[in-house]
Amino acid sequence: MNQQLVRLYQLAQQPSRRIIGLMSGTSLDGLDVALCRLHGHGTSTRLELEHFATVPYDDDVRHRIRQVFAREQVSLEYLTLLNPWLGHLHADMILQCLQQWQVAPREVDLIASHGQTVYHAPQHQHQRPDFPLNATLQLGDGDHVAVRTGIITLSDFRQKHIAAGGEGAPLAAYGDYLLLSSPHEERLLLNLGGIANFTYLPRTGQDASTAFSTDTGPGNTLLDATVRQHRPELAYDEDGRLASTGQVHEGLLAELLGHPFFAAALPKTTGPELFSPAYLQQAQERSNTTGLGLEDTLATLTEFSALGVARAATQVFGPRPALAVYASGGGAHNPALQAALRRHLPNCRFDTTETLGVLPDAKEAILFALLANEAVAGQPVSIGAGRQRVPAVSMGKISFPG
Ligand SMILES: Nc1ncnc2c1ncn2[C@@H]1O[C@H](COP(=O)(O)OP(=O)(O)OP(=O)(O)O)[C@@H](O)[C@H]1O
Ligand SMILES: CC(=O)N[C@H]1[C@@H]2OC[C@@H](O2)[C@@H](O)[C@@H]1O[C@H](C)C(=O)O
Repeated sequence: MNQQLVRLYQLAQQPSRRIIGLMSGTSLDGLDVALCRLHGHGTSTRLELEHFATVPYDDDVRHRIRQVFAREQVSLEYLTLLNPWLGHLHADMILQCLQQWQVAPREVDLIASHGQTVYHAPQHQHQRPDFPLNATLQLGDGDHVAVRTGIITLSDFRQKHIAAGGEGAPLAAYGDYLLLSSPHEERLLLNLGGIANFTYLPRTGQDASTAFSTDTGPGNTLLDATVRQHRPELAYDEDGRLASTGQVHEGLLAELLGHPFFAAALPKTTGPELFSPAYLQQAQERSNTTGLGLEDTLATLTEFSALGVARAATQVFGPRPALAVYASGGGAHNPALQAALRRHLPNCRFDTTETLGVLPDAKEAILFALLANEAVAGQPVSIGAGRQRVPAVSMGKISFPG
């Protein structure tokens, strides 16, 4: 019998596993690496975060990814070359972290590698009748990660979700439910990354099929793109300082909110393919605001992101929902965005996932460690079973190092 299968079989039976979760999101800021110890599986999972780091992408890496990122037309050769290259890069970043943490690769049981999303195309977005399917593409092939690190790697988590009727995202609900649902309160876990999304968690013990996650629209993606365009020396508007000195332009805001995405049923997904600088440009042309200053544009975009979240919450929970909201992702560090959210959801109580014992910047990487743990040791995660576009499946493809 293949000894790698024997190893995997043994891993599945261990009371706990040491799993590295990886996430590199739409902001292209770097690779999040979370070394986790997971005890048990399913609703009895207990997770300890042993180490966490974001290994920054340098300008060269960002430049290479941007050659294909969210673009309709790219060089097929470039895309083919980028796939193993990113696998190597991510593997080297993991090895660098392990060295810093003084952990030998053989002491790690599994890697859960999300890969780099380069294109996300749910059907409602691509609208091509010749391809009646949802689709998404993550690069950084798992075989390359496995061979270079010597660690069994699970990757490409999103394809199974699509195959089983989902949009390939958001996958957060599955891990959020296992880790963060509470017997005492209903929760909304709000992730403010490049794209914003939230997970609704009923109380533990209540019907898990009502849990789900949905994208709500842009989080930071348009803010970052606008800052880069006007002030190339800045990566983002630190602490929302520029946005907080600007005024919201109601005409531009109305144009930004006019897209049918905001009225579509939940759960739904999106990406920078739709919420791109071109989307902003068109909204500016329609509202005669192409000359609007940087600060006012950022104030309006901050309002836009917050209203996307508020509208989705209102769609599910009715007007003025009263929920316990726990934020994560880079936007949780942006006071201007937080203030706008509080204004639009005045009856909600806001906090970050740190209060629940989960480092906000590490949450998405942890999520993939949880998914890998379920794929190896658990059952298909029964979250959302019965709800449209939230299939109850296990996710992740297995790559052996040898
Ligand atoms: N102090 C801060 N002030 C304002 N914004 C911040 C701050 N820190 C981080 N951010 C924002 O958070 C972004 C990074 O967020 P994050 O790492 O959650 O994104 P991501 O994981 O790439 O996105 P996604 O979840 O869509 O995949 C930055 O690009 C910036 O816009
Ligand atoms: C296709 C893709 O990579 N989507 C990401 C992105 O970043 C945030 C939002 O858009 C979310 O849908 C998803 O990631 C998280 C981890 C998810 O699947 O839950």
